[in-house]
Amino acid sequence: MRPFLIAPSILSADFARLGEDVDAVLNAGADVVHFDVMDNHYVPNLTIGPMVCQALRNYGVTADIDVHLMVKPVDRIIPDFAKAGASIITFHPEASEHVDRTLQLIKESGCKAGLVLNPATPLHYLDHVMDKLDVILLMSVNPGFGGQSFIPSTLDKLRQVRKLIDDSGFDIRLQVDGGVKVDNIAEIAAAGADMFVAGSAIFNAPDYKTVIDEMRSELASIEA
Ligand SMILES: O=C(CO)[C@@H](O)[C@H](O)COP(=O)(O)O
Ligand SMILES: [Fe+2]
Repeated sequence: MRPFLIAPSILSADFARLGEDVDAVLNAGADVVHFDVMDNHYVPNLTIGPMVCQALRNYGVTADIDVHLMVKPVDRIIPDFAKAGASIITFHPEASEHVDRTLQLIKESGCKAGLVLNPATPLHYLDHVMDKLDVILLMSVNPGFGGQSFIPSTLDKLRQVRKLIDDSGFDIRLQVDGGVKVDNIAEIAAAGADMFVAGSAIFNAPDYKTVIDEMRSELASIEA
């Protein structure tokens, strides 16, 4: 398996000083910036859009920005995020009329593409698009808010998707998002995840580096 990636969700960052907070979490050892986009339509919350992504790039953020779109419709915002510096764009298949077309649109925009499956979304959405995916994101909470508890049935789903990926032979990251903490990250990794989104666990901690180091030492027991 490839090296584990830790992707702090900036949903739990301090929006009043976002650039500094993103710098701080990257300097503390995070790999990727997870950028949650909510539209108060597909999910009951409203967050940030392409202008904020561009602002982070202008501020000097060079790490990959992983844009998790919780919006409906999906397609019209994709070119804007690509222009604003997104590296990865993931979306929920229920929010797209034409999943294959949306994946193509993301790739044509120059970004990596991924599908996000909610806790109750079946795996069959992956059936005919594995060759177009760079990332599969399994939600381990219902989307819309940070700070929720990890839904345990995600572990079994992760094991199933890990097998699908390994059997496919494609180079696809398996990301998990929601309720990821120091005390469950090893179990989540053992179930097959290799990219971990964590918002409240990192940004609500007094010291980001301590939490990220603790997560990495938990993950080291799985990598070994
Ligand atoms: O996409 C989402 C929520 O919809 C996430 O990215 C959350 O922001 C994760 O937050 P924590 O559960 O880690 O606090
Ligand atoms: Fe997210």
